[in-house]
Amino acid sequence: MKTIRRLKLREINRKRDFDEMTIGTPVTPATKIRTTPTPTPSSTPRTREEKILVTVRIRPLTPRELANYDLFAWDCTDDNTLVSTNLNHDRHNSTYTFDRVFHPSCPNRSVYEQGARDVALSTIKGINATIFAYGQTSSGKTYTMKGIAENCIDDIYAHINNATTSRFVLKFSAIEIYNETVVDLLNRDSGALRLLDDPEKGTIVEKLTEEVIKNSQHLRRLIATCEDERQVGETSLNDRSSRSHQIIRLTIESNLHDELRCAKSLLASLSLVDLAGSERAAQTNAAGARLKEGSHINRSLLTLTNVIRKLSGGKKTGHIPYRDSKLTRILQSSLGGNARTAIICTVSPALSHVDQSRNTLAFATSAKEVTNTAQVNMVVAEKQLVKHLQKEVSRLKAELLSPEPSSSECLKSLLLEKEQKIQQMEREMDGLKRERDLAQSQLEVVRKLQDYNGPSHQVAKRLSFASENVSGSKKKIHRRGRLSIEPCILRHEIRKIEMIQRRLGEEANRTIELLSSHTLENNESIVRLVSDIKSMNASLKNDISVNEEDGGNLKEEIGRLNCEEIASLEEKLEQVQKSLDKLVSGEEGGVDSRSPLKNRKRNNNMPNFIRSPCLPNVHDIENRDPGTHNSDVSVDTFNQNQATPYKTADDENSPKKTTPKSASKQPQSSVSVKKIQMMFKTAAEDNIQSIKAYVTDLKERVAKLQYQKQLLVCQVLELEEVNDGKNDDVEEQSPMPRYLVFEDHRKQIIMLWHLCHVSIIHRTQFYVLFRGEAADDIYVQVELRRLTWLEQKLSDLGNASPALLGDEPAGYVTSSIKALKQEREYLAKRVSTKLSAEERETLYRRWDIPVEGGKQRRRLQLVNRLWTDPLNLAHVKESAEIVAKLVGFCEAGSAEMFALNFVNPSDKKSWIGGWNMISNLLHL
Ligand SMILES: Nc1ncnc2c1ncn2[C@@H]1O[C@H](COP(=O)(O)OP(=O)(O)OP(=O)(O)O)[C@@H](O)[C@H]1O
Repeated sequence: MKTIRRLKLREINRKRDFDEMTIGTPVTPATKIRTTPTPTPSSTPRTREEKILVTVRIRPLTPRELANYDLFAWDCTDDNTLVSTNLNHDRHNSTYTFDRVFHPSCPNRSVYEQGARDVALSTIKGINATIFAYGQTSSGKTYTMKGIAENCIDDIYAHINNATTSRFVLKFSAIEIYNETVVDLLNRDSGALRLLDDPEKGTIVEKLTEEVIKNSQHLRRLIATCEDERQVGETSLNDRSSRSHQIIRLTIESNLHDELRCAKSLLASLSLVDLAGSERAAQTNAAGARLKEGSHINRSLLTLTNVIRKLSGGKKTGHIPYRDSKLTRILQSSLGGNARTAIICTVSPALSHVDQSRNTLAFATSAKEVTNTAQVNMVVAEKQLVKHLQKEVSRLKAELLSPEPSSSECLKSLLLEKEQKIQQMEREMDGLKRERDLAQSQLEVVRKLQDYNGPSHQVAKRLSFASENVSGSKKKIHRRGRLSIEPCILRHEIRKIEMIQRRLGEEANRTIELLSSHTLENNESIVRLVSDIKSMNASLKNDISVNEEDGGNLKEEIGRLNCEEIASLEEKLEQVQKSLDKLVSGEEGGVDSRSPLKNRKRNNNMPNFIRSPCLPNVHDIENRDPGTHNSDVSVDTFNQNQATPYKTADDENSPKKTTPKSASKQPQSSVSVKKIQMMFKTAAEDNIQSIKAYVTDLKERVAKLQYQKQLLVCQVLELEEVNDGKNDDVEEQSPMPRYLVFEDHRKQIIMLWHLCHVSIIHRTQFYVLFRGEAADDIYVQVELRRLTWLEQKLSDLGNASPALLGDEPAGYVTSSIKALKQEREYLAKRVSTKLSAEERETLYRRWDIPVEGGKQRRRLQLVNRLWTDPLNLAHVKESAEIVAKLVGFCEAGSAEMFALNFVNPSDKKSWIGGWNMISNLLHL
């Protein structure tokens, strides 16, 4: 029982070992395929030792043996044990154990399954396999091997048909060793084949035919052919006795594709060996050829036995007589080498053959001690390998010379990604910087407010800026935490503006009266006017004291500012200004009928008398570069400048007053008269200029006041909204980065400018000046609120859009559009002087201004297109650049020119005329 258990364990272990065996260094079988064994780079070759599987099959008694009343000499006591039933042979070992013992009734299928299948199917896994039958003549070797081959074919093809990942190639070859001659059974005409020793492949048969098998039927036919071709002879023991050793070799190549896309194969061969049977001449009665055959058979079998015996003794390094026979040479790898081997020893049950059977069992006993070292044979086809290596070399060479496009693309995309990350971080940093600046500017503004209101004003000032939120596809703008100032500050502002308005109104009215009362027909009257204006200003109270007492609510307070008189004053001053212009330029009949100077007597000599070639017109003053424009031509300036009564003779030395060459040719008396005339003319000019500058300044102060009033209204309205809780929801909006807020507000402002027909000079100035700095926020806020309010007001009137204008549009829009038209005409005139011919042509081309129509028309066309597309930011930018160039703006202007209401309006800040046009729209 112990023996049986040991055999079973051995069988289990053998199976497990080969299931685990996957990789190894192959020894290529002897085939004509040129392959190169390649050790796999990723793993070490693994070799497992395994004993040869040895089974014994007892055939039934043949009819001949039965006829001779032969007896059974053996009994299969179990699957592994064979016991001799002949008690007369006690001196011999009567019990034999093998891996398996098949009793006489055991069919071929069982013999295959238990004695050969596992080994045979190793071939599919790349392991060489050999199955052979050994036994005396007529013991059933051929019968058994036929059964093995049949079943192998079925199993191998069943496996191939089920395989999905590999492609199999089967090749077939067959030899017989007859009288120590190797013959090709597929091509017997090739004669005796030589055996060659290949250092890698071992012993190979030269010029052996190898046929690729198409299918199982093909294989069966080939086997059948070989059977037919094999040397068979009749002996006394076997009618069809095999007189040769037959070796059928099935080479199975399974192609795989590894990760290098280099074709690799598992290559192994299955050798099915049907040996000729040992025989005793006495028994076979062989003579002649049969005797000779028997002699060769016995000799080769003897060598096989010797090899097995030696191998079974554990010797592998000593001399193993493989070369003593062709059979052992060819089977060398199967005997103690790189193969799995199964030997089925066939035994006749007849008592008459018991000695032969004992020899067979002795052989089997030795064989089961032989250890093989099977490996998985993985080969890479030489051509494919060379091709693959050549490709690799070329690729590496190319990579060395220049990076592959794919690598460069990869590098580029990485760089781009990094660049984008850097840009994003920069944007975030920018945002943070802006937030910081914003906080600083808020602090600064609050500080200014505190300074302005004085320490006694215990008021909390809160200043925050607009933000917006994008909700869904529709952009909804929320202004949150706008410039909210405490009511007491607003009240203070309103009352101060009220005082300034009163004082300014008085000054303007009295100035207009004075201008109306003076004829200005000579220099004397002009000087008198100047003097009167000066006295009038001196008599006016400059001290603006604000009543800080609590009054009514803010709406009532602001209502007091709604004074029609101040609005009409601005218009009156405009007329005065124009009249003065015409007086200076000497235009005939240019006095407006509504002008306060309409009662002035016309003096025909006046134009020639006071004409000045360098007199600036109103636009020159209004649109002068804010950095260089001296806008402080105010009451104070006027007061400081003495009116020029008469020029003295010393003035003749002034380099500015050069005498024309033609004058020297005049008689002396004439010269003196002309000189005196010139003196008067110059004096009159200066005085008129002073008056004009004063009126201009008055007008601007009125406009500024109007603007400040409007801002106050906005703030009061906003404060009311906050108090009413209308903005509560807005406060909950999450803040956006400030620079984004700025961009969005600027877009809104640009659109509102367009809708409200705001001066394009103002637009330009604002656009150029405020570029999103932290300090700009407050100005942007104010501008946005002012324009929003204005647009709302115009919308309410139904006149916000020119498309809605009827024949008699409301005055607001009409005057705005008219002012805008005048502004464009003014700018068109400057195109030829402020832009070079080249610049003009470039612009005409870019702005699609047709050549037809003449220069003047082209200039107007160009200007008419400026600031017309508020949604196109590139257009806006370019428009601003062109207008800035035309009017001579520079970025050095001060934001204070857009003075806010918490700056004392009486301060003499820079002020540009662009606001005048806006102020025309702000009639409260
Ligand atoms: N297990 C078996 N069951 C039935 N019949 C068998 C069995 N084994 C062998 N035979 C029969 O025994 C006879 C001899 O068998 P076989 O020719 O296979 O012997 P052999 O060992 O090949 O002989 P040789 O060495 O002379 O070629 C055949 O008629 C065969 O049909």
